[in-house]
Amino acid sequence: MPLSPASLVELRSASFGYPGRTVVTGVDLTVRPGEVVALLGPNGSGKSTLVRGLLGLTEHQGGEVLLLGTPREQFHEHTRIGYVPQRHSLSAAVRATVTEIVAVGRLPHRPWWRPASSEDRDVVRAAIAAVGLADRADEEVAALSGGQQRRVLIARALAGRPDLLVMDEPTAGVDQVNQLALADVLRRLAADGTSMLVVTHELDALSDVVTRIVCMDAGHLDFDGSPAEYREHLRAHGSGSGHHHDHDHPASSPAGRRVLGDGPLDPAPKAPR
Ligand SMILES: Nc1ncnc2c1ncn2[C@@H]1O[C@H](COP(=O)(O)OP(=O)(O)OP(=O)(O)O)[C@@H](O)[C@H]1O
Repeated sequence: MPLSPASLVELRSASFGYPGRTVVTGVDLTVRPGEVVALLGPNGSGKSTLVRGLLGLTEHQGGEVLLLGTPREQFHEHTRIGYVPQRHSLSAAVRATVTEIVAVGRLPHRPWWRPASSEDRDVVRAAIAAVGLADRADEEVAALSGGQQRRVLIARALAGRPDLLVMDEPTAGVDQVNQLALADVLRRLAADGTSMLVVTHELDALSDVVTRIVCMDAGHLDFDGSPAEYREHLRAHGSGSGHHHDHDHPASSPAGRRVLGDGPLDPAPKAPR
């Protein structure tokens, strides 16, 4: 078992984007073991570009990216960072059971010719249980709802036994019952000590899980602190200034417009900086 690194992700003045276009600039961010970091920000501010960038899925255009202490270009232990992409569900054409899909998460852990060991099977079973789908393990994924499929994808990432789970809006686009179920899953994972970086618009649902909040606006980070500091930050800026990072999805939060149960959070137009 590798030693636990001091940081899971370390970005120093990092920039990411697409060919001919820089979207995220000069980001400094460290995610440490045990942290559950929520990444907030308006639509198009660059959240997905950032998380995909640290995974090597968008262009790294400047600064440094360290994963578990290793520069990203030299980092090859890809299963140590699990990724659940945005708005991803499984195609209706996929004819596979929950267990079969989740077992895919174990594949990088063994040579292709070696059959699954009993340990592999135990890890898969535990991952399915962790997302609350133990009773659906033998069902075809096509029979599950979108929110349940999202949980299957989280389980697939967990089956890789990652040091860090990166999730891009895990609760978006699913109904409220499934949002609550997903929040429960994240709560359980956090209680088990799983480190997470979660892009979200539904901070309310995760308020008791998150240990740190990072806000992105127009491609740069403009807040990084504890939930208590975030509340203070919102108070200091006041809802009147529109310094509210979630205003693009006012209706998507099941608990209305509160954030962390305590903020003056009626969305208002964004103030010029
Ligand atoms: N493949 C791409 N090629 C070029 N530009 C892109 C590409 N994907 C995204 N962008 C642009 O990058 C900017 C940031 O998008 P990104 O998806 O990172 O924002 P976001 O904060 O995750 O938004 P959302 O909350 O809507 O998911 C947007 O202007 C978007 O148009």
